[in-house]
Amino acid sequence: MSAMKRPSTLDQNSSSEARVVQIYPRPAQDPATYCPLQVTHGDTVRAVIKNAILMLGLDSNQSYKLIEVRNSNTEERQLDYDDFPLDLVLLWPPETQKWHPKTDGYYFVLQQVDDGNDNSEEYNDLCNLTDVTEDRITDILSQRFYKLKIYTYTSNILIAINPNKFLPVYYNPKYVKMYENQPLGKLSPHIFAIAAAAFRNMLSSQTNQCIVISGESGSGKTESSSFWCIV
Ligand SMILES: Nc1ncnc2c1ncn2[C@@H]1O[C@H](COP(=O)(O)OP(=O)(O)OP(=O)(O)O)[C@@H](O)[C@H]1O
Repeated sequence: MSAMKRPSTLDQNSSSEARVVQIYPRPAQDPATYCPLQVTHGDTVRAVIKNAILMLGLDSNQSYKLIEVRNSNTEERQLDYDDFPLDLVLLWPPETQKWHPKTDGYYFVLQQVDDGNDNSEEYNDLCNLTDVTEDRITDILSQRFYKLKIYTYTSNILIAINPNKFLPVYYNPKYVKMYENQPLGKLSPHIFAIAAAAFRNMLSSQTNQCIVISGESGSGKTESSSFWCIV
């Protein structure tokens, strides 16, 4: 979806309508990193991206896209390069138009676009990593997370990252069917695959099965257990 294009008859440089927008880079070492940028009516997404790259000191050889976030992550949409960010800001609630840190739920994300070296598919099992370092593991997990791939294997262990929003496609009943009778690791990592494997082992070995689920408070243990009930 693209924002409404501004008719050329309007005053495109009206500084009275300027707003300061907060732009958060993604991925970022520190989630609190952002740059404030003044945008006027004439500023396109392309121009805003260019300025944000400069201000944030990012690699200008990479490609980026601008994403509008509304309501604290529940609504994200990628903007076209010819869109006018100010038009969107003026549609936000008045109290969020002037100064809108991430905590207020209305902001922009500068998302780095894959440069063709994306390893997120190859590394759906971290056992495939040749250089196992903490940095490499978090890098792969964050690459996958930003593509909404919240599940990753480490052999028969499933790492799940809490998306903090419902991802309907993941828990569609069709997925349950798809993972039935499939060996663990054949399809993309998924919580249903773990349940299906445990079920199969129970039938073949005629013994009780146990799935250990661990993580810090709020990481999604209860939610994950409820998804198993679907299976
Ligand atoms: N897979 C998921 N999809 C969507 N939302 C999720 C998912 N996992 C967790 N959440 C969100 O995170 C919140 C916290 O998750 P959950 O209650 O499962 O954590 P927990 O690990 O059981 O925490 P605690 O140990 O404190 O009981 C949930 O209420 C839900 O909003």
